[in-house]
Amino acid sequence: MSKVFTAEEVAQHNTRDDLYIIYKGKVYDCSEYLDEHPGGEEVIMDCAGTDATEPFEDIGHSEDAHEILANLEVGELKGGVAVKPAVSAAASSSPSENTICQSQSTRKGPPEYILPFVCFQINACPVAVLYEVSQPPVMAQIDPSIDHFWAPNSVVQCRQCILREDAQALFSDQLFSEKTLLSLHGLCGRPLAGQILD
Ligand code: HEM
Repeated sequence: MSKVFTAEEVAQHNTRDDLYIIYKGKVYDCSEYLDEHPGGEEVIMDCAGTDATEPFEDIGHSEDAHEILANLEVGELKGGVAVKPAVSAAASSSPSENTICQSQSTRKGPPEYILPFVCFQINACPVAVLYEVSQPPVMAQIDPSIDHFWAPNSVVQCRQCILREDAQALFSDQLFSEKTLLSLHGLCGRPLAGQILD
């Protein structure tokens, strides 16, 4: 079974000789690869101990690059993300550091918008993942002061954060092709700024 790391553990591997990165919920030891990287070591150093999913994807790395990466795998990230309870009412009554807080949206409205959601916090970044049956998911940054959310979309997640593994399955490439402002609201009525991310 592959080794499971917390984000905090990964973050400790942040030196040139001991350098881990996270890519899509898995953990990779890049220390030996730095010298060989065609893009130079600096760019990987910049991601040391962190989630490099976005920078890695942004480059449009080749199949070969993905294969090299696969060979560097040392384990996976606990829960797919670093989890802490978010600043939600549901979360505040509960859990310990590493608990994902699951809750049922209390919003009254069309049934298709009443969704189970998961809130958690990654690198001090509150995240809500909302599931909806038929709509494509989106990613959005959320206002940490809002307790509950509803959205006309399936997934709301901060762009800095990697996806929960179960949320990942809901995503497809086209969703990231343009930046579009979303209009989301907290249950309290406050607006929730969000963007579809590319
Ligand atoms: C261990 C992780 C990584 C591996 C195995 C890897 C592998 C590669 C490979 C094989 C190439 C040659 C082009 C290609 O085949 O796509 C490449 C190019 C490149 N990589 Fe990475 N890469 C890694 C991480 C990163 C990260 C985190 C960045 C951050 C920005 C990055 C930035 C670049 C850039 C800018 C180039 C282009 C170099 C050029 O065309 O001059 N790489 N990488």
